[in-house]
Amino acid sequence: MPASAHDVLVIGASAFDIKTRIHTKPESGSPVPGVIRVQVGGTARNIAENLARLEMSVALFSAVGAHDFGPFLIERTAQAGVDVSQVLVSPEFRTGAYLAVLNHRGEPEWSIDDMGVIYLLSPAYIQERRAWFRDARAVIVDANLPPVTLQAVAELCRRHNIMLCADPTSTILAPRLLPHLRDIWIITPNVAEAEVLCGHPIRDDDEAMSAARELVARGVRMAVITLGSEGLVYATRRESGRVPALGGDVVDITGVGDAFTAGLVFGLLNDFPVDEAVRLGASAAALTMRSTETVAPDLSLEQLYDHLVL
Ligand SMILES: Nc1ncnc2c1ncn2[C@@H]1O[C@H](COP(=O)(O)OP(=O)(O)OP(=O)(O)O)[C@@H](O)[C@H]1O
Ligand SMILES: O=c1[nH]cc([C@@H]2O[C@H](CO)[C@@H](O)[C@H]2O)c(=O)[nH]1
Repeated sequence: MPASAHDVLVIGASAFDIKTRIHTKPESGSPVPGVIRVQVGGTARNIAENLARLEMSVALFSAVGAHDFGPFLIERTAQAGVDVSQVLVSPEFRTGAYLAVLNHRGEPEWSIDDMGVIYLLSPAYIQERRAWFRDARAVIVDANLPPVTLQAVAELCRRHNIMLCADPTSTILAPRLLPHLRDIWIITPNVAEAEVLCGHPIRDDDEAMSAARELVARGVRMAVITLGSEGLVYATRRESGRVPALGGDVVDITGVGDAFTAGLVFGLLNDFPVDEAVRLGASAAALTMRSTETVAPDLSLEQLYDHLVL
């Protein structure tokens, strides 16, 4: 299979997000009025779209169903500038989906994932595309990937000495990253995911900082623990720091973590110092929380720099 040279390969889920907002809780099976939005999502796909909007050359390795919203999802992703040529389109599987009920602060009260199609991304799928890894400067995975596939990606990144960035995606999926901490260069858990990774509670900023350092001691080169409206803490082998969240109205929090990861990787690949790369991530996250969409449609380099607070 001929490979194309891209700066970044993003490997993991594509999904459609069904987000609902209700003003009164349903008491019985009867419907209550609310707002229902169907949008493009999936952690890896979101990160790839954010990176393309930041003018990075990026390819998505993912899988969708053929007979539902899958082809639409791929088309929208391609329109944003992502190379989608390697996305599998399966006639047998449903496209991944994420259903969230958001509260008045735009945060999920509860959510459901249906990501079975991801099992098509087997180690064989990765091996067939190993030539794509040769020219990549960074590979980003989400933890939707099956454990054996994460293993195959980690091995290829180690062999080619490629920056491997991992998004833990959810508390249920985060433990899949534990066997690979030594191969992961950058990990970006939120507090709940960091608690699962570290195996103990994180009660305040200081404990979050200790947890970031703990992840570095266990093998990652950089750990960023995002703290929602409190911002984030980060640690590398040489430095550590805290960055406050940027202000602004929160419309919908979905996808802020994915935007953060994209902004951070963009910064590091463009040789920004660690502290500034982290702030670029926070800037991308702030732009995203102001949009009803999972990926801010107006994200651009200009917007990113405009919102950057140094
Ligand atoms: N309510 C908020 N107000 C301001 N900034 C926020 C808020 N929530 C998140 N952010 C920004 O987004 C970053 C990532 O947020 P968070 O810790 O919620 O990630 P996450 O849980 O991975 O997100 P998601 O899973 O919804 O994509 C934070 O470090 C902060 O910069
Ligand atoms: O298990 C999963 N839940 C949610 C997501 C995605 O997270 C995104 C928000 O960060 C959202 O787009 C959803 O599809 C996923 O990829 N896997």
